[in-house]
Amino acid sequence: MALPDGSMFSKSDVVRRIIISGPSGSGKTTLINRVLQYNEKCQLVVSHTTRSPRDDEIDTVHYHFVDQEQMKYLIQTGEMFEFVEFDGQMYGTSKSSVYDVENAGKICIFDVLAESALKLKKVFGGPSVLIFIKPPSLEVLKQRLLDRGDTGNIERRIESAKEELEYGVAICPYV
Ligand SMILES: Nc1ncnc2c1ncn2[C@@H]1O[C@H](COP(=O)(O)OP(=O)(O)OP(=O)(O)O)[C@@H](O)[C@H]1O
Repeated sequence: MALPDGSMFSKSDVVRRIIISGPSGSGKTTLINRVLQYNEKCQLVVSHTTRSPRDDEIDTVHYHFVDQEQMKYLIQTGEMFEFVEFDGQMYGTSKSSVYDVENAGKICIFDVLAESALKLKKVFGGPSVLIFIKPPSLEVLKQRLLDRGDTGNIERRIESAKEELEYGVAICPYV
């Protein structure tokens, strides 16, 4: 197909992946929920995690909740595109979670740490968009985690947030 400026545009130029990252409490899950609510072309790629489900979380909808053994097995059998350890738990993106979205003809939305965002972009190649959500400050971030009664270790999450900010600003330098 020809664009108005005469250049050619093919199906492979269409963005099929939007990779959203940011520290815990930055608001990325809220943002993603809004995107999913208003745009039926987008679908969340459901991650696997070894952490326990929270009260409002549903297995296979918010995460695939697995134990350490299952996670190790998926990693060893090459079923994961990427995985990381965060707050003492494992998180990862399985190939089948991505293919489920792609086979449904939807745009993949990823909710991952910045390190994983870059890994995914490299694994997939081709067009994808990286979005980094930068919180107003670490103090605000800490207050949000406290206000929502986060179950994880808050100090450890804030330490991770510092690294996450450095990483995120490096991969998305215009935030
Ligand atoms: N497959 C994955 N690969 C890398 N990071 C992931 C993956 N899945 C989830 N994460 C990230 O792990 C972090 C912890 O997620 P978790 O759901 O435990 O906490 P959260 O505080 O509710 O996260 P948030 O506030 O960002 O929604 C989040 O930053 C999330 O984006």
